[in-house]
Amino acid sequence: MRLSRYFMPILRDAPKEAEIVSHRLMLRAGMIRQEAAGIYAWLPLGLKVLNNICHVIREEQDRAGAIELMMPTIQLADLWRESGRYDAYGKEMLRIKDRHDREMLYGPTNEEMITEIFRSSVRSYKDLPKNLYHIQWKFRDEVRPRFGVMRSREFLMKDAYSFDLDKEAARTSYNRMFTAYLRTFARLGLKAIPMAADTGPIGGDLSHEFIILAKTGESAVFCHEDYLSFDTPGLDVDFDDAAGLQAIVDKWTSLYAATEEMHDEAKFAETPEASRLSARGIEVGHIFYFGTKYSEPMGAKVTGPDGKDVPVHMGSYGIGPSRLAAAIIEAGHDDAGIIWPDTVAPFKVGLVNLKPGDSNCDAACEDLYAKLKGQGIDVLYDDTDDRAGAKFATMDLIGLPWRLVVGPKGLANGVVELKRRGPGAPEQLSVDAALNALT
Ligand SMILES: Nc1ncnc2c1ncn2[C@@H]1O[C@H](COS(=O)(=O)NC(=O)[C@@H](N)CS)[C@@H](O)[C@H]1O
Repeated sequence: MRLSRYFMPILRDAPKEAEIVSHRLMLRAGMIRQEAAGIYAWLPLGLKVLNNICHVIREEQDRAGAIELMMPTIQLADLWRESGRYDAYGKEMLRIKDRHDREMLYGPTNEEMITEIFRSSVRSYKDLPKNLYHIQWKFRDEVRPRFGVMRSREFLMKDAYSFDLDKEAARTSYNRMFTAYLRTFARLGLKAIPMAADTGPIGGDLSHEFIILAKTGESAVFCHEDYLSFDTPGLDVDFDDAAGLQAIVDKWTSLYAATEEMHDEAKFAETPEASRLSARGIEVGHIFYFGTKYSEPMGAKVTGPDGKDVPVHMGSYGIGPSRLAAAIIEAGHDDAGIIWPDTVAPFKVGLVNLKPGDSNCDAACEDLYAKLKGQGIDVLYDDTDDRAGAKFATMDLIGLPWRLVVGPKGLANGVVELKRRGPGAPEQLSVDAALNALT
């Protein structure tokens, strides 16, 4: 993409209302723009990051056997009356009426709707287990949206829902998602720790939040620091091996870890003092087992092997892709700006022409741009006539993994400059060596 043709409204200074670093940097990098309290437009650079995050989430959900569909954002109030949550949900629910005065709502979550979809067609235990998911916008009328997209009112969520014949089978579905979450957050360059959590309005009696440690995290968390050095499950994990999955979950819940709601000082004291970690955390995922809480009142049942009808056992599994865009910045930035993991970066290379209009520089940049694109590498080519300092500052701010600089002096010596984002000095390389380093 040529920067002269792109749309990336960089801000020199962050608006004063931006309290945390990810909010400041996302505004300054032209990733998002607030349209109303807690409601954001995702500008091109931000949308590329969001799509990259969703790509990783999708791959790991599919690997774990979940099947993607897409449910609407607008739901009928009557559906929520079936589960009894319509009134219970409270002020966070955005309630609306259509032209026929029908009571509707902007979905804050989809347990009722997915249960309705399931019950409309699944009748036999032979069709189980099932895990259906979508990645869809949600609305929760947070009383105090803040920290940019970290706690917004309209936000993107991956929400998956599992259906099983009984609690034991549902536990395996839960463990599949638990394992998929460990892999997902590791691929996003994050150290996420599963913590026993409160189940809140979703319900149930088994729940874990996946927390990443960050100075600006909203919640206080307490855990054994060994979690930070645990290896996450590899590509060889067998999602059909119930015992193996349980062993992974047992390992990842073997040491103390709790959010402030669940924290037990006495229990924490059993952890050797040198290993006790108290920190701030950001909840990037939350999974629940809630049995027949929705299937019972909504009549989602299957005929079991004994010929008797039983309500299915369910769980739901959420990840916040839009929150993750901010959380990844909280976990990876420096004074110059964002440092994206390669899996999430909006472009892999920032190509900087120090002297647009100079025939050698233009020719070298066009050649590099064409060759990198030809190798499927996403390049942002700064072909503008901004000053060199401003160009470098922009590339650091938006956090691309590589910066490739072409200038007249370097070319005269047969070299271009290649730098990895983060600490470390730039290298002077031949064009071919630079291409090899990037492909
Ligand atoms: N206001 C918000 N802004 C941004 N992300 C949010 C917000 N509220 C929740 N999330 C994200 O959405 C994830 C799931 O939300 S949740 O309430 O915990 N879980 C559910 O809604 C269940 N239905 C899971 S399918 C959270 O872990 C968080 O990452």
